Amino acid sequence: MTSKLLFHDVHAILIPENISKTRIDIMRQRLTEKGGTVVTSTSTKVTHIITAHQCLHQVLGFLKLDTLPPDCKVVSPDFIAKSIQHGCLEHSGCEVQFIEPALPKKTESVIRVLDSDEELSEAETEPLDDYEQQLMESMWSESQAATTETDNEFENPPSIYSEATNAEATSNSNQTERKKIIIPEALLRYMNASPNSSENKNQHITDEFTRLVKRAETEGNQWRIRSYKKAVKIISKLSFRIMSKEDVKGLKGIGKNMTLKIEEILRTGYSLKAHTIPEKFGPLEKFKNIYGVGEKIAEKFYTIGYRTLEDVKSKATLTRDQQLGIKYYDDFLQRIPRSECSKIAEFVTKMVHELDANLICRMMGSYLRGSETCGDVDFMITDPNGLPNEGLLESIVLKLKNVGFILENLSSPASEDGHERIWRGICKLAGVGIARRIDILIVPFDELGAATIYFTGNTEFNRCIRLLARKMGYSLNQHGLFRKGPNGEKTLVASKTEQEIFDILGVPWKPATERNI
Ligand SMILES: Nc1ccn([C@H]2C[C@H](O)[C@@H](COP(=O)(O)OP(=O)(O)OP(=O)(O)O)O2)c(=O)n1
Ligand SMILES: [Mn+2]
Repeated sequence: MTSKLLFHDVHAILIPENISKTRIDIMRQRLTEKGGTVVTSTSTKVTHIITAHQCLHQVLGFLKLDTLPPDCKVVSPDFIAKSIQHGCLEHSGCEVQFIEPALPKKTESVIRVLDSDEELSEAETEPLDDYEQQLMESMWSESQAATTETDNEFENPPSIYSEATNAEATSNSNQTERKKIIIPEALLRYMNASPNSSENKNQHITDEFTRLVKRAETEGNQWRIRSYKKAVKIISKLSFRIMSKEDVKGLKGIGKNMTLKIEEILRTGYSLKAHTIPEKFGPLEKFKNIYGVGEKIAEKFYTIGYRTLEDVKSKATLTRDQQLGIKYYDDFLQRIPRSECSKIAEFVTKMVHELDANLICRMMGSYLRGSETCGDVDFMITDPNGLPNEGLLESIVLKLKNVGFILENLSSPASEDGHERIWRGICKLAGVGIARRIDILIVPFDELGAATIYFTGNTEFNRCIRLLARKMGYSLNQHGLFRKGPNGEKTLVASKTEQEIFDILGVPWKPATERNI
């Protein structure tokens, strides 16, 4: 009697998308030589589906099914190697945790581009600029290419992209303009987040790419920054460990240059470029850590010839904010422990309630999102009885100054209608030796929902949701969600609650702690 081969009971469908042909060939060979059967149709018995996808839609789309075959396990390409290694069918750690459930209900003809990490220009009411347009088009063509470039025995596997396009082409055949609503990839992750889907099997590569992002940031090269960031996202989500450049062949978002870098990292363990940081990196970082000094001014200081903080302090003409930035330089470098933020919140709330007990006070920003440490304090106040009275912010600041909590004013942005709504400054809690940055925001009760979305963040979440709004013909800011008319006029659609804004955009509401995307 001969014993059964390892894969004797395995009837597997190999989904070749996002897996190199070489790897597929090897997998097929290993599977069959150890008794397994590769099946190409779901009409016969299927025990395993082997796929690099982490999205149920894509798997079902490929199989042309509505639901998975019964008693069938969906596993990552690692399954074969790990089973061979362990001498038994190794399901644990290989079963795919899907990261994508249903399409948002309220949006019509939505086409999802999974690798869109497009960033929104700050002027969200502007039409797409050339760069954004180009990016959109390249993403569109990449996703199209990715669906047609399948060098395998399966004929024309459908995907969510081609399906959506076809559906529109047939239902709307005399309309040449396709309606494309692209949900930014990071927002998709928020919409579909599954808690255990985030193990990065290629940390050694993404670490180097993250260094390359930093390096590109010092060069100010937006294209590179975005390409490397995109590569980090794609690679960190792969369900297999990259062993050779063949493994990333045909992977959308990983072009020739990225492949070369991956190859170098695989060969040498690191990317030389990532470790040759330009000389100006150090001084620029130092300058940008001064409150009130951004990328441009830091660059200007460097060009003038400044190299140290001392140079800036003694030679540069500084604004008042920058002078305070120098004065509190070391303090501002230190993040605020959550426990201190809680004490600040309690203290400021008490002071505000001494002025008007009806006011609603809330900590926003990273604190609300649950961070253990925060860069600053974002404190929001709203009056449930309507518009806050004009002098409110001033009285609050004055009171906080008089008790010695507020140390300095910084310049604050003027609000469009002349009512000051954001106050920026520096504070220090009694008993704590470190000065902290604080923003106090007064928000009209009618705008509470929009303001809450904005000041909750994170910044990436805001970028994505504003971009989505824009693609759907709206514009979203801290005052509300507006419908854009043909002549650029804006009509308020929703602002009172987060829920109504999320509903219109077809994005599920989730608590702040899930918005760290
Ligand atoms: N360019 C910006 C700056 C801020 N915000 C929003 C999202 C942020 O979450 C919130 C608060 O801004 P902070 O700069 O205080 O950022 P966080 O509170 O998120 O992080 P930190 O801990 O660094 O303060 O305002 C934004 O949408 N776009
Ligand atoms: Mn903050």
